[in-house]
Amino acid sequence: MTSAPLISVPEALDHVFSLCSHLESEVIPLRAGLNRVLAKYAIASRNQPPFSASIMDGYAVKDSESHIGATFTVIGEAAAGHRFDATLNAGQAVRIFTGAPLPSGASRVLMQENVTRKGDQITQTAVSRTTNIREIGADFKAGDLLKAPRRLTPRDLALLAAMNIDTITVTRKPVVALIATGDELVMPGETPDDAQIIASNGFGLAAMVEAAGATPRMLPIARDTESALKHVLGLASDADMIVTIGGASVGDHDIVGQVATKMGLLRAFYKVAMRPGKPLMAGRLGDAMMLGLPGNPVSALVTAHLFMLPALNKMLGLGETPVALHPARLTQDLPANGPRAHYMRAQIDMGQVTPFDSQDSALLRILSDANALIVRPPFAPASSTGDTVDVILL
Ligand SMILES: Nc1nc2c(c(=O)[nH]1)N[C@H]1C(S)=C(S)[C@@H](COP(=O)(O)OP(=O)(O)OC[C@H]3O[C@@H](n4cnc5c(N)ncnc54)[C@H](O)[C@@H]3O)O[C@H]1N2
Ligand code: MOO
Repeated sequence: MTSAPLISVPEALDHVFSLCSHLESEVIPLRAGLNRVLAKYAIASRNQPPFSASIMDGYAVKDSESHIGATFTVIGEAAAGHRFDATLNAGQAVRIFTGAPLPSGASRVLMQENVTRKGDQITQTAVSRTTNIREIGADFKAGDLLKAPRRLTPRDLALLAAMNIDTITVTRKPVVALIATGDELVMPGETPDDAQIIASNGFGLAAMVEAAGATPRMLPIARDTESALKHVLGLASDADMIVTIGGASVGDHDIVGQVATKMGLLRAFYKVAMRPGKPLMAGRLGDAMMLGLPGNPVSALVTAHLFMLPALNKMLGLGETPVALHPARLTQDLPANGPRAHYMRAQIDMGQVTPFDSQDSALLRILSDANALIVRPPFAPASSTGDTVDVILL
């Protein structure tokens, strides 16, 4: 039997990028913006703060009159939300609170700890280094932008709210159909027979899709027959991406490739020089991009991390960016690598990375305990304790 040539991980990723494109945008309420990708810049319609404001509780005075021993007459009060409307004259002070607009004529705020007060008279006891005033527009000015594309964080949402923006334009969420395949699978909570296992991969993948800002659609498990698989693939017609799990290898029951091809799959590649994840497939099926992930749990989740997530990012408008690599120091020696890139499950702590002893691609417990993958390029020479290697953070 001839085996298909394996393509490299970067080549496979290039193919994946060419199979998908940036989706349309939609307008949503700001409140729904967490983790969405801004598609159009947002523009501030006001200055923040909108007036020069006190940054301390104390007394507003003229800066030129500030010195130890200076005395002032308190003529009124300014609090957050309540402006003191008159103008401050020589020798006068206005009681002021944090966030209140600075009265006109004032140019310094004395902290209340730096004065003594008797009736309406205050005497300054210390001079602070700064004027304790936040200038108008110090945070942002009318016309300032939050640029797109950008995945919105809780901090961004607070900034947009301060800009008085209540709706935002974001890329719509890609819809990802997830199809587990195999006669051996039952859903969590069901009662497996003595040859069955629980379909776990879809749960990890659905969570990854959601965390990426897309919408997972878990379709029914497809049994290992052409008609069952055709039926379930047919249910995915509205998806932007179809992700099958399992049935990707060379066994008699591995029918995903054949069935999808009969349904019109334009295959871009099959089999990648990587470990885990060799029997990975990608192409276009109808209007959707299709990724055929290997069934072994670690293989499915690692290939999704390396290929599905960057593809979703591209659909969301974030460009063609491979998963980020970070440097870390090995806590043990590693042997030379073979011809396939190896993504080793590992634990990283304070920049020190330790691979797990077992790298079996079926072991979910180890994947769950891992927080990093050590990336060993094809034919990497042996590495020693203390060497720097690339890692992917999980
Ligand atoms: N003769 C060869 N055999 C295999 C090769 C090969 O090159 N030649 N490759 C091996 C590699 S590497 C992998 S990875 C697996 C991938 O096989 P499939 O994609 O066809 O996956 P299945 O055979 O359907 O399943 C493999 C394994 O994973 C379990 N599985 C499947 N789906 C799920 C799911 N949704 N949740 C949990 N577990 C799942 C399945 O029961 C099997 O145990 O092929 C090797 N074989
Ligand atoms: O490539 Mo398979 O993913 O080793 O188990």
